[in-house]
Amino acid sequence: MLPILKVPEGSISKYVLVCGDPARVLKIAERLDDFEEIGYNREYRTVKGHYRGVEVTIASHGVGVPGAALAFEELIKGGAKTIIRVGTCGSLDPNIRDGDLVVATGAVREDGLTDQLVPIGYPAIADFSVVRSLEVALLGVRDVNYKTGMVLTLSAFYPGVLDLPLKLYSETNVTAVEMECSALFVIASLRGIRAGAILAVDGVVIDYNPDEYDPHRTVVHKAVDKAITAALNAVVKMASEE
Ligand SMILES: O=P(O)(O)O[C@H]1O[C@H](CO)[C@@H](O)[C@H]1O
Ligand SMILES: O=c1cc[nH]c(=O)[nH]1
Repeated sequence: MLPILKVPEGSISKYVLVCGDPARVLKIAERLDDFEEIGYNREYRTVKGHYRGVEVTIASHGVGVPGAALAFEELIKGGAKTIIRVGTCGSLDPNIRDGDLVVATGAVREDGLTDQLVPIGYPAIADFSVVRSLEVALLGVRDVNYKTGMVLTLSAFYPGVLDLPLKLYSETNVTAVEMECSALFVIASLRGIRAGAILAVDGVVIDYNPDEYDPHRTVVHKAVDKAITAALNAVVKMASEE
């Protein structure tokens, strides 16, 4: 038994979609041809099913890198070979707005965890074939505006007495901020599996005002739906290329 996910060893599919929110796991699972819940411990809900004949596991990792890293490690231990994060993000690019999507090529490691795993010079990069498959899948999604680029993974969400470095990374052409991709990309690279991410924008946060954060709007739900469609179709494409 994997102790944090509380699922049997060897029960994880080769293809895995992950997200922060356990409720989103069900939202994704409802798109599958069939599914069953195989575990639900803490914030970690895990279901397994099939999409167009490809076995896929959907799992939640909660908010923030330390908890998510546990999930990524156990998913890999359990059999994952390709992990795609289907998440939300704040835009750091004035041209990428609420309801748009971001495909991550890599992540800035402002996460406070991965420097305890490997020196900071080690890059947090998405797998090229996952990025390419997501982009190809997006060609089949209607009414979508997306950008492929770097994201910032930050552990702080609400600022303290220090400012969050959002303007700084916006000025270095980082496209969006979120809270788990760097750990996913570093751990995937260390363990020799593929990873990528597709993220729905829930606000432009260059001049960050956390009081304006509202991921519960229709425009965000619609973008998450598009991200799910692209991620599932990317899985089918990658499986067909094996
Ligand atoms: O929508 P998810 O996948 O949770 O992703 C984003 O949303 C959470 C913040 O509210 C963080 O987990 C961040 O990375
Ligand atoms: O980390 C996150 C996730 C979504 N939106 C944000 O502004 N930040």
